[in-house]
Amino acid sequence: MQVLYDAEANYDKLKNKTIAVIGYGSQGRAQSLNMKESGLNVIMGLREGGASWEAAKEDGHEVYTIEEAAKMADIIHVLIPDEIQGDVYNKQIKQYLEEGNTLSFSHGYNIHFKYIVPPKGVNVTMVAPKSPGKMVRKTYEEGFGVPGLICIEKDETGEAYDVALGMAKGIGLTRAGVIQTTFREETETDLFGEQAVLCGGVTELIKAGFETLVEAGYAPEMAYFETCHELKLIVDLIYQKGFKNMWNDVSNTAEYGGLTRRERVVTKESKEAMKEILKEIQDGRFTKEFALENQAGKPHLNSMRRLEGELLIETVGADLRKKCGLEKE
Ligand SMILES: NC(=O)C1=CN([C@@H]2O[C@H](COP(=O)(O)OP(=O)(O)OC[C@H]3O[C@@H](n4cnc5c(N)ncnc54)[C@H](OP(=O)(O)O)[C@@H]3O)[C@@H](O)[C@H]2O)C=CC1
Ligand SMILES: CC[C@](O)(C(C)=O)C(=O)O
Ligand SMILES: [Mg+2]
Ligand SMILES: [Mg+2]
Repeated sequence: MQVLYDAEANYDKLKNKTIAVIGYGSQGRAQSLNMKESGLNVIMGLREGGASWEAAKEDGHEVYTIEEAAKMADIIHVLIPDEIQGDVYNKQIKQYLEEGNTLSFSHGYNIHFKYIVPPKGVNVTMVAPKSPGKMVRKTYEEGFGVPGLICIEKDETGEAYDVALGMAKGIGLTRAGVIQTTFREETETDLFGEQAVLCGGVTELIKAGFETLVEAGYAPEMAYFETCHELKLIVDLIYQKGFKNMWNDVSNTAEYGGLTRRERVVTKESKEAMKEILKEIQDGRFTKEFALENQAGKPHLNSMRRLEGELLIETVGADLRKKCGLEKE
């Protein structure tokens, strides 16, 4: 598989184009600031009265309403929450799209599951950082970047690939490596990754480890250092040098114990569950469930958020992070 780096990307097809970034949250802030500092013509499309409006102005952006920005731009890059994109697109963007414009996303959810159906004559592209927004910005400021994906759903002008790759370069993604894929693949793998491994899987693993130690009588602070804080330090080794070098850096005791015990923790049943989770994503069951949850006003998500905030690991962790200056009050 070809991985694209800075040398393969340029800004030629973006020079005379205006990019309207819709949304100034996790990805919107990071991507718009990176693209602007890379020399691209970026404006913001935001809702008046929201917190983002003032924040974007303070960061030096030209800020317009979503409708104004959509009208002015050649490229409309939609970076608001997935569950509201369809509604905002239908009410505030669709009518301003012109032939030759590009509608761009950082996740394929709404295009792949057809909550958004763009008109003929409009390119449909994706530039998806494989990273939380904060790290998109931080790594860019450090002179590096995070990896990403680009996808071309519709190329009506013959320029869609160059536009998407140029944006990826502007965001800093080609510094770390960019892969071209499809909206379907990005959507399914991204949803799977965040549910089974990156967000869902990891928090459950940490929680189970923490609770096992606390229930056995060990101090919660010690359990936190062992099962949560040190996880980042171990993952950093894997991130930098792979499994083999991580095993090399930890003790032989850890290596032997880890290799002989890990399949008792993440079992064959866990892998079967992962396969079932992937199926629910592929056949649209997850998307339907999430749509119903949103229509009902997110009751289940809100109650899970409350319960998550009440976990002992959260209160102990917040206290420890504050004491050592990791988390500001
Ligand atoms: N979070 C991440 O790190 C990643 C996200 N993505 C994708 O990027 C996209 C954006 O996600 P993310 O950055 O998390 O989004 P956020 O939740 O951070 O988006 C917040 C922004 O959306 C605006 N917004 C919220 N509701 C509305 C509304 N009804 N009308 C207009 N504006 C609204 C907010 O404005 P206000 O301040 O006015 O409320 C704010 O500017 C999604 O497609 C997501 O899947 C992809 C990779 C990683
Ligand atoms: C892992 C979660 C993510 O997919 C991301 C940061 O890449 C998201 O949707 O936020
Ligand atoms: Mg992701
Ligand atoms: Mg995601």
